[in-house]
Amino acid sequence: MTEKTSRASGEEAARTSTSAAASNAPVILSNEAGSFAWGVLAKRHPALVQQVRDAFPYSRRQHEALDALLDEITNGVVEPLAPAERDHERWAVSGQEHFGRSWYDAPFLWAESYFYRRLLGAVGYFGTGPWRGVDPFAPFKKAELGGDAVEEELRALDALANVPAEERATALVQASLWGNRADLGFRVAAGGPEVGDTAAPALVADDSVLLWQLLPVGAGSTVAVVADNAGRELIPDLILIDHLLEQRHADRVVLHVKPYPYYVSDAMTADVVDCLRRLVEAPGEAGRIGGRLWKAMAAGTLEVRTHPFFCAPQPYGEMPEDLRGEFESAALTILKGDLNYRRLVGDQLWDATASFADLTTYFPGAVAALRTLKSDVIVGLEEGTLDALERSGDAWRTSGTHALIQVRQ
Ligand SMILES: O=P(O)(O)OC[C@@]1(O)O[C@H](CO)[C@@H](O)[C@@H]1O
Repeated sequence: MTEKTSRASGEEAARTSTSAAASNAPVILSNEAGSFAWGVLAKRHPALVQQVRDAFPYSRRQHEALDALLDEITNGVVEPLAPAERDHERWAVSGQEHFGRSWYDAPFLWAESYFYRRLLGAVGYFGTGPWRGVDPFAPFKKAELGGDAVEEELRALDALANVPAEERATALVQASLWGNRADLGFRVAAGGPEVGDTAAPALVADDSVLLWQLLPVGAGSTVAVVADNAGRELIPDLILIDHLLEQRHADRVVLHVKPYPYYVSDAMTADVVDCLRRLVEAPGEAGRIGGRLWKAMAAGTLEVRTHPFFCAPQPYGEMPEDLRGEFESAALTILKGDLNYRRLVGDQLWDATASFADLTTYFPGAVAALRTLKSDVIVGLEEGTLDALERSGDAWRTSGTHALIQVRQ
């Protein structure tokens, strides 16, 4: 990675992304019965409509809108947003090839993203009425944050308080990484594994040494963290952020969150607040960490930001200039989770040994992906690792039992 390419201009980036799109790695669709993507549309989305419906005392109008959405995603074709919707134009452009056709024939990334937009529309999230801004996934997030697992994880921090910084750093990266497995969307469909009910977890790629090399103590860096899920993932992310600030691996951390509810458990500002409150109210080390983070928010050394592109159906290769600028000014951007990974390398069926560095050349500045494997997309594996995974006979790409830390400087 040369200095020139890591600082690629918008135009260069667009070219790189176009050439990636023009590669012969097929874009993932959902039209192959039995495939992972097909299962998400055929099973996970209808189950989610039902779960949301059951979680709120919705009005007749909302139930009718959910009925219509369910019918459309199971028997119908993709319908556009109503012209009065404020983001009608944006979706009209990205969806023009998909409207009037089967949901299953659209790119998986686009279809999922649009499904969440439509689900929010059905419950009046963007409307002018009383349900405006009511997060349909909030009950699920709240239950998780108040559960025993979080309690135990916070208590376990006391044991880490006095271990040497390097050991603590490794443990905190692992916690943030595996926190990604606790993804509520992932558990919607029957058959998704519960955290902790599978064989020993395994890292299929581990560039953590490089990650720490990019964050030397006292360099005065800004680190960008693009969050994924709230609750059991965001709590360890926040604890890692506290470590970066406390140990002076970063002078400032910008935490990027979603502008609206997405993929069930994705974090928004309200979820950051809930997690910080959960930490502050905890006893022991967790409470101390929460207190420091609360102050860091006030001091501006921790800043929460959002951008519409975080809920967009395109890969990061198509990110707008203002977001490029954000990432460009960071010493390192840490992208959490599976969806961010799909958007980073492209939601395509790549050769699993294709170079992670090559596919992320367009990204402005150094980038790290911390992700448990929950979809078909994977790159950057060593031949030997790939062989062993294939021989295992496990659904290693999609079951969340494996994880990776991949870094491009
Ligand atoms: O980004 P996350 O939270 O790690 O994962 C999102 C996810 O569960 O949603 C998709 C299915 O709906 C999958 O591609 C992916 O595994």
